[in-house]
Amino acid sequence: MNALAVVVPKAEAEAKLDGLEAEGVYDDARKVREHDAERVELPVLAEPRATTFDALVEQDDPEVRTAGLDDHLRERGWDEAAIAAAPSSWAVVGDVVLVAFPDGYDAEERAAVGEALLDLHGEAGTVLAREGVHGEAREPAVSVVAGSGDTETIHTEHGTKYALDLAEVMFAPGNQAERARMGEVVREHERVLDMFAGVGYFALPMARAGAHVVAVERNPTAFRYLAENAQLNGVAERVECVLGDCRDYEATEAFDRVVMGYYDSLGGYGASEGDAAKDTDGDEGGEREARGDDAGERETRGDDAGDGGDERDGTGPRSDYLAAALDALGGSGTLHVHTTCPEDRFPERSTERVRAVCEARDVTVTDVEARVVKSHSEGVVHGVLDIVVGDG
Ligand SMILES: C[S@@+](CC[C@H](N)C(=O)[O-])C[C@H]1O[C@@H](n2cnc3c(N)ncnc32)[C@H](O)[C@@H]1O
Repeated sequence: MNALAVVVPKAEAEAKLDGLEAEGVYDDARKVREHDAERVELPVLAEPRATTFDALVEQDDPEVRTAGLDDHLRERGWDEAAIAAAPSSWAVVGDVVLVAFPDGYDAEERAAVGEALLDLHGEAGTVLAREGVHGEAREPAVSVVAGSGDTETIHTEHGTKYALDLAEVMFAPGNQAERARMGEVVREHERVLDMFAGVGYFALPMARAGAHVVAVERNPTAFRYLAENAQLNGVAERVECVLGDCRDYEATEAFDRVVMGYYDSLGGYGASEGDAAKDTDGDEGGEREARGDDAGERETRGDDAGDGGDERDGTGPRSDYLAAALDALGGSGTLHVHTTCPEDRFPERSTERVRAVCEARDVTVTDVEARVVKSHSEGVVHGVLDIVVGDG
């Protein structure tokens, strides 16, 4: 007989698996799978002698388990403790693997994990260690740990192609669903202003859906990729790329929708340099304080600091992005405002801020919908507010 499995209660599966491994009969080349609502099938090489089970079954269509990073590290002679301490998640962007290493990981360990990741993802050519994102230009700090070292790639997601250099511009893998959503919420022929366009994260799916997008980006490197990506996706005639500060952009016609894909646009939870490794997705730098109240936030915009305004009454330094967005809508339309916020205060705190600015400018908020994009760091979420103002 082959493809044997023992049926055990789900609640005991972990302990049973340890027992089977200790007996040397656990078959790790096959997947554990559900037997019924309460029980799972643990694959075995032979009938266990010491570990008890509900039933011994022969699987007709066993599922082969594909090797994981742990298998590749085991093959390299790593012990179980070292394997357990290895990174448990990473992102594949085009043919580059991005991975964050735990503190204290030395160069040799990084290189070994990097090589193992290249074995795991045969299509990848370079493994980069991510060390956060810095400054307003959102420049990533990365270092090559394995492979050719080529950091320029083309990443395809929901049919949208993003050419970019991961050593030069950021890409947040965790924002994938939100990038796709922007392509779904927009209607054909809508006029969209993307105030923080980057390489076209949101502008491209929206233009592919038929919208006309003005995409403003002030980092020249990101801007170069933005323009290239508009061509690459065949939407150059629907994307007007503008190099510069979005607050200086003067709309000649009102927009239907404005995207604000930058945390600091709402006085977020510290999209600033430093502490970057704490950010679970590495896209916006780390927060200064994982929790606590507003006092934990610090001014991060040197150019706007110290004008004496209060960000919550609509006159302060961080309200000007929102003010520019509201002006671009000309009194009615939809805003998509990204922000970071302690999870127990989201969306109330972020919504309050937007309402205060709208109120100060006599703009009517018709509807607010909030969603969490991802976890930003411990206790802090990256959220997005869809705000309808005026008659939409
Ligand atoms: C964090 S990235 C956007 C990330 C995106 N949300 C994603 O899905 O990955 C923000 C971009 O805004 C740009 N930026 C920051 N301040 C800006 C400003 N005042 N005007 C125009 N672009 C700006 C940065 O250079 C950067 O490319």
